[in-house]
Amino acid sequence: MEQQIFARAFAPAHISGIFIIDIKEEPRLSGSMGCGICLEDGAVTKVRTAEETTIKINDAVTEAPTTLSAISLLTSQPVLVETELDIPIGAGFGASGAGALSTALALNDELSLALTFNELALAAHTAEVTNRTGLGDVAGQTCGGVDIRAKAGIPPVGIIDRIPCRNISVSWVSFGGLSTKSVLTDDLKKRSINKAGKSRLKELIKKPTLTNFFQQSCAFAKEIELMSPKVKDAIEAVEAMGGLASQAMLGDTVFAINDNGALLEFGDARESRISSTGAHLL
Ligand SMILES: Nc1ncnc2c1ncn2[C@@H]1O[C@H](COP(=O)(O)OP(=O)(O)O)[C@@H](O)[C@H]1O
Ligand SMILES: CC(C)(COP(=O)(O)O)[C@@H](O)C(=O)O
Repeated sequence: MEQQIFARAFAPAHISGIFIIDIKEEPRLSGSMGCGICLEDGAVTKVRTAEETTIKINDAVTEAPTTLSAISLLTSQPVLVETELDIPIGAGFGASGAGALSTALALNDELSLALTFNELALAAHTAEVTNRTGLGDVAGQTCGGVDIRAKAGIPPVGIIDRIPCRNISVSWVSFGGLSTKSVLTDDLKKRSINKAGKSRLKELIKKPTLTNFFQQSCAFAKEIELMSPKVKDAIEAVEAMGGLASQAMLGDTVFAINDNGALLEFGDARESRISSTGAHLL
């Protein structure tokens, strides 16, 4: 067998359907409650020791402040980090969380840090919360599947459950990004997100099925009024074809199941299966 020369790790993309912002002074105690779907598409990261710390995303040297913060929390040794992303950045797929979490796992392996999975996830989560690039993505990405985050944070602080489901295909079209930072720092938006999020999450927990996940997520997306006309039209088109759809939080992106080709007329429609595993070493 050929010897692997780099430590490599995978973290799934995470699309949030509903979220409730819970920011406290300590990043460890902060995050979001809500629900989301992990995809087999996501981030694959290679880490190796180097003369100086460099992060490359899809072959381009990138600042990647979230990944950089996660590295600083774990080591002072310089490393070369190479992340391949097959999802867009800033469009509601938790790319920053996937990048940071896959880096933390690969770094632990490459440098023999001997940290546990939750300790590594906490470093990625802390980096996300501190940089305001996400709140609940890393928690969701630790477990895979369709997550329900009943308490914010990484276990044992956070509480995560899952809606059991098969690894069916999720289709999506992205029209662009939505800045997570600007939404998380807008107090008026925050109040409306949390009001809608609490009641929709409660309804989902009463009936935790994939169908209800989409129904409650779509009602949440309409209530918080961050939906562009294109996303609204695309959701209606999917529903007219018998499928289920909602807006990926936080992006100008629609995601769907059983869209029966409805998304094709809205642009570059792509597909990925639901990931039945969370982040792991490769
Ligand atoms: N490893 C990374 N991969 C992708 N984006 C990253 C990474 N580290 C930091 N970022 C930054 O995070 C921001 C995207 O975060 P956000 O708006 O929450 O979108 P996403 O849904 O993709 O996480 C971008 O400004 C990007 O530069
Ligand atoms: C919705 C969001 C706050 C941001 O998600 P993204 O834009 O994908 O980073 C997410 O982290 C969550 O807590 O559910």
